[in-house]
Amino acid sequence: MTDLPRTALVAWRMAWKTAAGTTVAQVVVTVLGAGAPLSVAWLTKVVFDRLTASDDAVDLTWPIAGLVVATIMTALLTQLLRYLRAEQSRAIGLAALDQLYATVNRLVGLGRFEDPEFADRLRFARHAGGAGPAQTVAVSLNLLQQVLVTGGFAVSLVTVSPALTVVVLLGTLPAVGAEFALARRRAEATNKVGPIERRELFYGQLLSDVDAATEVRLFGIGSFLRERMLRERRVADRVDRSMDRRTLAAEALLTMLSTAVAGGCLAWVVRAAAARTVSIGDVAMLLAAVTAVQGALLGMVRDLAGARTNLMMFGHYLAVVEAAPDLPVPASPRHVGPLRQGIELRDVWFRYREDLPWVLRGVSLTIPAGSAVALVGRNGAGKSSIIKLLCRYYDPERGAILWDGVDVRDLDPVQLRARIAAVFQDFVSYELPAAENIGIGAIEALTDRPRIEVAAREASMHEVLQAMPNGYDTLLSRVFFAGDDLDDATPGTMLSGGQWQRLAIARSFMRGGRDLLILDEPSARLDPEAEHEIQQGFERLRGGGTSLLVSHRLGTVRTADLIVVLSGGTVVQTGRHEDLVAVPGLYTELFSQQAAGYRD
Ligand SMILES: Nc1ncnc2c1ncn2[C@@H]1O[C@H](COP(=O)(O)OP(=O)(O)OP(=O)(O)O)[C@@H](O)[C@H]1O
Repeated sequence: MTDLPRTALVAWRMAWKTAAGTTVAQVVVTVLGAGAPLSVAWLTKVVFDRLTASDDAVDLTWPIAGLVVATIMTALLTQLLRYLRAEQSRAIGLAALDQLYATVNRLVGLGRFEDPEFADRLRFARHAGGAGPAQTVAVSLNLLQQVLVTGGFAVSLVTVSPALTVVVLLGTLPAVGAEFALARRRAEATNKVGPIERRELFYGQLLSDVDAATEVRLFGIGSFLRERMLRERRVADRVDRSMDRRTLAAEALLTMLSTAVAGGCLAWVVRAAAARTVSIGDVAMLLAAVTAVQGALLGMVRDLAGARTNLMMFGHYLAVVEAAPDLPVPASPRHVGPLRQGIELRDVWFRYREDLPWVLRGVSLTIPAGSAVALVGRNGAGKSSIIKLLCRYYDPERGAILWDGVDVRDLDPVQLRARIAAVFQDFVSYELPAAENIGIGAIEALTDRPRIEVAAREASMHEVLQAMPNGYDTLLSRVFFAGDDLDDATPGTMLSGGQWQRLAIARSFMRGGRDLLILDEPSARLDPEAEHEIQQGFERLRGGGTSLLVSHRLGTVRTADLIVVLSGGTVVQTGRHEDLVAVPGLYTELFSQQAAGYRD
């Protein structure tokens, strides 16, 4: 991210749009806050000058009262500014989080989720999206305050000694260069540490994840994973330590320089006071001014340097929310009508990335409307990849996928997916109540309990769910408590692997009446009885419609209207079961091996 001024402008615009009130309030408090230390310094000078100007009793009521008010104001304004900043940060944080995940939700495909650079950006963006604009406003206003304080004190200093004013201002110049150099290195270090910390997080999560706990313990790999996690931490710490040392050395040098300048000024003013060329009040003013100007100038440089880092982080947020669509979606997509003729893969070539091997090599096949088609083949043959292309999670590199003759790239993916019901091989077990776990299959029916119960019955899950402590409202989780209320610590309940799969199937039953039913290994974890029951459920769900089944259990594909055999990303055989077993080939080979397994 190099365009920092534009990033800063966007950050300000976002702050203004989301929290105009608190932004204005911060400007007012900042300006008032700049006046407070100036008032304290001037009033102190007045007190000293009056005390030394006359031997008679002097009336210091007003200067002292002024000092008290200015001191109280300084403290109050600091607290108020802190509150306003936090308030603004909360408002922007919420809006940024909303925008960030709205953008992530708009991603049509899966490619970005598999991109490590995107994962890193997303991690930075989650933090920087909210913090960036709030910090930019804070830094800008800090700068304004420091300019006002520096300007005010510089004018005061000039009244004592113009030469000293120049010395004090020039004395801070080395700090400017040093802080900027440090900021650039800090940003580089943060970018370097990002992927390392993501790996550390991954090992940490594995070590504490309930699903991984069984294997981690059985294989005794806890120490191995912990060591890997610590190795990543050590690398990240090395980068951080080197940065901290640089900062320490630079800061130490700069502190010595500013102390030398302040000491020189003090020596000069004390001698001048002894020679009566300046007043005692001037001594007090100069001491306050030197400290304030140095502090403000150094603060300004640090703020600017910090702002650079913040803006670079905020740049990650902008890169995510302003990124071009991951897959092209036409501005006026064609309407996705009910499937009438069928779906055709026409000479489809596909690979997940350009540097990876082809996964599909010129696949051509037709899924006629109303037919039950099965995809079979060895592991890695490309079956699930075809399914992902049909749902348009990726686009083929060559060739096309046609829905009733229309390229799916010309359709709205949301409309296309609304026409599909699916049970995926790697289905999700949502840590939600059982009813919601099923209901989200058709989000508009999330609270339609009768429909959810019908779906559960079809998936042979009704009795299981009814018998749970809270019936369909039982939370299915091992990591969350059942109650929303913090005092209710009722633990959630868990299901078996096959029961989770049946729940995923029930979810697909919520999508009855869709044009295409996709089943990718839907019964891998089911017992034979459940598989038999659910098979009939699938037939009802299909209701004479179109289906595509992927299964290694060749018994379940025997009744398919068309079996497509894939090998190494190409179609090697097609036909009905009876035709395919009648000839030698991969299907007969796989079928015989499986049948032998049952016979022996
Ligand atoms: N997200 C991905 N990124 C990169 N390569 C992938 C990805 N998913 C799958 N592959 C590769 O694509 C090839 C085909 O995988 P696919 O999942 O389509 O096979 P499959 O026939 O469904 O296998 P299985 O029977 O094991 O489910 C495999 O070689 C796999 O390594």
